[in-house]
Amino acid sequence: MTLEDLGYNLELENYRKDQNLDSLSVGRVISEHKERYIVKTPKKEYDGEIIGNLRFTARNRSDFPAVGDWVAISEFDDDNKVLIHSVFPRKTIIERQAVAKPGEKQIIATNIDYAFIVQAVDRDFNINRIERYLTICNSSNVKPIIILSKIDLINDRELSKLIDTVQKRIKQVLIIPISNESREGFEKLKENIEKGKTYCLLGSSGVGKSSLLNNLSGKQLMQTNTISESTNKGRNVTSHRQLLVLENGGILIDNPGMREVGIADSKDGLEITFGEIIELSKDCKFKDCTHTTEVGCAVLKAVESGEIDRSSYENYLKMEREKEHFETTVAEKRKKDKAFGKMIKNYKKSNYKKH
Ligand SMILES: Nc1nc2c(ncn2[C@@H]2O[C@H](COP(=O)(O)OP(=O)(O)OP(=O)(O)O)[C@@H](O)[C@H]2O)c(=O)[nH]1
Ligand SMILES: [Zn+2]
Repeated sequence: MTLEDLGYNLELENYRKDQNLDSLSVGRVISEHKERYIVKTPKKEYDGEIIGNLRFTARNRSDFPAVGDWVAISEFDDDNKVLIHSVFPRKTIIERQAVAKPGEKQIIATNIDYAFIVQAVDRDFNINRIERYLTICNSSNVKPIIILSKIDLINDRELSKLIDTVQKRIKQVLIIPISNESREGFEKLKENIEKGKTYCLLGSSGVGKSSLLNNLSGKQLMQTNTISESTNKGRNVTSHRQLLVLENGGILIDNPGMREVGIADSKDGLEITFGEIIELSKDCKFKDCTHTTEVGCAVLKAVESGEIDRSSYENYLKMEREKEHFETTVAEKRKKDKAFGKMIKNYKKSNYKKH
């Protein structure tokens, strides 16, 4: 194994030279838990600790290492320990609102090139959710690839209809349909995984992310993928590896925080209530219910009965508008394309009429 296998590249090496970090080694953070870091190098996996200076000069949490980071390290007293001296500049950052501290961002993972947005094609299929994850990708400069999972649950005709629907609304994003059961689609998926590039999985609970990970690695990683980590008190704890090198050379980041991105990522800290609304909306009479005036709207009913806080509900509607704003922003990038601009205008017009 080389550093390149972990995703290292010329840009990072140039930075290392510029910063005169030649006397230190380089590693990548593959796990983080309460300021304990596992740093991987071609040689081994180390138990990393940050040097005092890094701690004292840190302005906020973001200056601390995160999963995916490249760090300059020196070996510590015994073989398995290293000191982390500095964090290399991050190419991309996936972050969310810190749960405990509203308004503050919490880094989930860094230096991710591609995100697989996983969405199951069963009855939970939700194109808005794909767009929400797309928003995260766009705002963090991570390239999206849409994975439609569980295709064994529908027939070919239903699938091509679904793909059409997604592609019509979300243009220029690769869609790969797969089944973790039949393994259909895995050839195409593997073809699209580049050596030395870092990937992550985005998607709600139950869409098949763990199954996908296991299938990609060819191992039952989710059960067995633990590392022993010694704590300050000399106790050993096990934690999950959060960065994996796949067979065909891609690197995959999968940590607990990543699984919460997008679902709990609300500007107002009302994430739990939003989750409830999203859950409830599955019971609305109309699939395309806007939860504003419809008869048989489960959300409105819950607002009226007080089950859902009215202001939370209003915030949810705001989130929906945010999404529309995002669509418009994406559209603006293509302003030069007159035909497209015209289409958006019509879209807005028809939308305006609806309300
Ligand atoms: N039919 C079918 N079921 C699948 C497929 N992929 C996953 N499942 C099932 O869906 C359920 C959830 O799969 P997971 O892989 O645990 O989903 P996850 O996204 O990792 O869920 P979280 O760990 O909660 O985030 C399990 O019962 C899987 O067996 C698929 O392609 N087809
Ligand atoms: Zn509704």
